[in-house]
Amino acid sequence: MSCLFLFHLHKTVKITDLNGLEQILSIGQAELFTFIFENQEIKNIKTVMAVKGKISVNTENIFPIIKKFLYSDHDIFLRELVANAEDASQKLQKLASMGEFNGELGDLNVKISIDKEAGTLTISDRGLGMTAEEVEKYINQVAFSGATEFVEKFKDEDTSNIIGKFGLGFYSAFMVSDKVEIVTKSYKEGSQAVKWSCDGSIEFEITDAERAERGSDIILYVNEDSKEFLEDHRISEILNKYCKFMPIPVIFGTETETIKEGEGDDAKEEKIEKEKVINNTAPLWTKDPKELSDEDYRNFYKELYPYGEEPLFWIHLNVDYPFNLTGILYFPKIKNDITQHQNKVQLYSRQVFITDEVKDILPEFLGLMHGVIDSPDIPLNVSRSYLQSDANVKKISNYITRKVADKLNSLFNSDREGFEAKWESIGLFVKYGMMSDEKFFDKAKKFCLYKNMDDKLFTFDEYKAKIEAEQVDKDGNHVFLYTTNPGQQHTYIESAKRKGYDVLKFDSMIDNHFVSNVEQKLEKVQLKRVDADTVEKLVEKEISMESLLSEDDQNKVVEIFKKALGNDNMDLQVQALPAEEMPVSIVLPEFMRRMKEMAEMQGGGGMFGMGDMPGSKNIVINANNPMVERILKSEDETAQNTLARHAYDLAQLSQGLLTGAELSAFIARDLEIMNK
Ligand SMILES: Nc1ncnc2c1ncn2[C@@H]1O[C@H](COP(=O)(O)OP(=O)(O)OP(=O)(O)O)[C@@H](O)[C@H]1O
Repeated sequence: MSCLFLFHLHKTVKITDLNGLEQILSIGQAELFTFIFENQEIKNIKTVMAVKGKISVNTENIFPIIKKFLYSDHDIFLRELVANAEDASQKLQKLASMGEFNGELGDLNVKISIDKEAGTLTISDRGLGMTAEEVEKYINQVAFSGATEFVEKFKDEDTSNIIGKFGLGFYSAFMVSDKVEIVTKSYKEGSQAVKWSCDGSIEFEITDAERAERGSDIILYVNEDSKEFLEDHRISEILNKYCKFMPIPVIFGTETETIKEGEGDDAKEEKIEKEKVINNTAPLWTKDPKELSDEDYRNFYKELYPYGEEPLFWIHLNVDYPFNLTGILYFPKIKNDITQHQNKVQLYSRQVFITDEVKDILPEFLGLMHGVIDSPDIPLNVSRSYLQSDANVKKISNYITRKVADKLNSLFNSDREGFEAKWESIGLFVKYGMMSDEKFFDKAKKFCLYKNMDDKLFTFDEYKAKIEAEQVDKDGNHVFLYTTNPGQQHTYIESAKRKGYDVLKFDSMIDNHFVSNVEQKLEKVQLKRVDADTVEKLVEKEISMESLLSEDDQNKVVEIFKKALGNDNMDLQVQALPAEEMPVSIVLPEFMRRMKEMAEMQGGGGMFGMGDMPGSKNIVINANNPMVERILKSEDETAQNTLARHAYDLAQLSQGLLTGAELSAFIARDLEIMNK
């Protein structure tokens, strides 16, 4: 202000002080002043053909820093410039709708053109345009200070994290250009077209220019390192990534259209070249769900993922309070390899693509969904850690989680059969969600399904009721028995079934984690793999089975087995089990097995080779099996040893533990027994 005051006194303005000049021009007092530029007096600023100046006197040169971004997401410069052109077009539309612009709107569009010879890439629009004063204000001041702020804030950060998320604005053009020109003419009546030009130093030039129609051309003189941006395919690729759903048509290149004329023999086909619009200006998420059919949603999915399989279902999101968000989330057919499904949700801000890395915005399990989220309320200009704790982002993420749970719940309630048919894909997602989000857990508990060996699906409550009669232990716990591998655990499953127990299938890759997670959250429910104990102990009851062997005989049996197996330190137990159960079984106690699996998952076998730890594998001899009695009573020591060894190997076999030399010996022994 003091500076301007000085100018007023002397009635002289030096054209290095653009703020002062701007204020004088805006109050329409230019005639009262003498303007000095490079020590020469300029009579009337309004008739000056060329104004030269400095973008800002006090700012260090930001251009080298902008250029440094070249090595990260440099293609965003085009998004920024096309988005500006779209903005300028939409603003004019708005003015027209408010009656503040009465001229001919015509077809608003944004055109991208390449001139290889001149080495230029041009973005043209038919929007608002700018007067000289506006160029001065918006380009030299607003945009420049925005860019300076951006550079200041992020110059020491890893730019690959941020630049794709939000733009540096107009000045990102300098990432790929030696020189940038703006030729623009305002929509305001009687406006003079102007040309702004800047060669990447902090000096710019504004001159009068020729331009018949309102709007702006942004002309980039593409630099030596960025020649790729003069290639059609590269520009197509970038437009397709960032501008595919922008609201005003974006034209790039041409396409051939075949026009049919006449009927029958007179039919003629004519091929014409026409401008190619690369975007869908009214993507599905911007429309009213009431007006859309399933077919529309499926087609849009194809537009997003041309090679994807049909989605299972979708959710149309639409909120305007307390934050603004629209979008469509699709539920894909999820295969076991969930990594294939990550990073498929695209984030837009007012139809401008921002990123497909949404992991800071959506809870991880929702990242398995596909589709689009569009929200201007997601703050894009902040660092990742801040984003996660941002209140709006939290609200958005809670809202989406709730919507997804509600949708699943309504599908479950309205079409249980259809829901069950999709369960294989949905299940993985639901379990993932239940494990990672408490609120989702509470909702999903009602529709999470458990599949048993007969391939029937039950909710948690239904299943509890189903097993009520047989599978409640002496402490009142409902014991859910499960198998992780029906083929391998077949013997154990059969034992459980003989006992009248039901067995669940937990054979997807997520089930391992799900089992312990769900158990912690459910009261009075225990989950046990079928081979976690002998069938008599899987569900512990008050009354246990009676043993046919006296205590003395039991000790003798143990000694016989130790000898036959050549291992004195073996931990052998004798238990009374039904006669038809195996003579020997190997069980893997639930807790120890889970520990081992966890250790393996975290890499290697953990601190102690858990496989060999005492208690990780129990060998149980069935006191009531006739073969055990035969072994005990056998008078021929060799035959006794052979039988005991064989009974043990059968146990190993049913647990999938019989391999190598032991397996060969078992086969040889078996043949010998059969040949006797
Ligand atoms: N094609 C254009 N037509 C009319 N005005 C434009 C055009 N391009 C830029 N401008 C003006 O220049 C200003 C600065 O542009 P810039 O891209 O740097 O920032 P922004 O678009 O306001 O914000 P940001 O890009 O950071 O979201 C715009 O706000 C607009 O007023």
